[in-house]
Amino acid sequence: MAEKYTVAFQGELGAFSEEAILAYFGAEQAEPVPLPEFELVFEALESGQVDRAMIPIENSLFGSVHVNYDLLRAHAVSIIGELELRIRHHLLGLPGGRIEQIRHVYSHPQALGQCRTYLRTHLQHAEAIPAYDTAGAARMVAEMGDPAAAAIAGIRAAAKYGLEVLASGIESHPQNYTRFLVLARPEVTPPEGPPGTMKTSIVFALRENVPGALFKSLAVFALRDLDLYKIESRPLVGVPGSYLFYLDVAGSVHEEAVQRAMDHLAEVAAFVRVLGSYPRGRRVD
Ligand SMILES: O=C(O)C(=O)C[C@]1(C(=O)O)C=C[C@@H](O)C=C1
Repeated sequence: MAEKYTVAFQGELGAFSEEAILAYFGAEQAEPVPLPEFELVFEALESGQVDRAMIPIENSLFGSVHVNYDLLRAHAVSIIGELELRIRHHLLGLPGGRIEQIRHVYSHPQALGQCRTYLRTHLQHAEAIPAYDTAGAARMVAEMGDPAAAAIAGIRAAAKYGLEVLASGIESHPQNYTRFLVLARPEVTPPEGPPGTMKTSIVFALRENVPGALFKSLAVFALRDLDLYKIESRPLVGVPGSYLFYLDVAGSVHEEAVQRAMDHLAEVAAFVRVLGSYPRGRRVD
């Protein structure tokens, strides 16, 4: 049998991030390694303790996981793949419990955010309490043994911790997908797909006091007909009012148009780093 990759993720077994690992690598090829914090996930990868990491980066209802943008910039890792996973949330309680009894709902802040319409309309009488991951919230509810406590988590967590589904599909819109990034150490060569199937993620900062600097930075891509998929800005720590811009652009750094755009960007920006060039991810329903 081929050797398995050890793949770190933030959370506990039964979390959506574990599901993303199994969907991307296949159960035979990956050994998920749960860790309590994102920082520890990046450190485990950098130090060689694990082979790969899987991190959520954005959700189609609740938006970006900002902390992971900051950690991508702070650590020597690169993006080698991505995956969009359909997220279905369920309200989980003790077997035999009823929704009217629930007074406390525990879950990951992203999951609480993705279900806020349901919480507002069906659980006005309950308090939403952030937990560090969905599966951990389910385990806690099972351990507490309190019929007034519920968790929001996936179906795998329900099965794992013996909880009952009190309401299913409670996300605010059924088109609920979380995009995950697959990370490796920088020396790992990502798979290279045919032209038209690749994507490159970069981070850059603008030169100060240059009028039109952001426009000029983005023009390097438009001039070469390169599509931009996403732009995200984060504070540049230590320089209030300045930003780091994270960009996802069509194409691979091995394609000439992208190479030329990157050279051009290096001329107009204060700093540029390629975070990874990788095949565009598939959607898993
Ligand atoms: O708590 C989990 O199950 C996770 O894997 C984390 C996480 C996230 O951070 O976005 C992953 C997918 C869902 O969007 C909800 C939570």
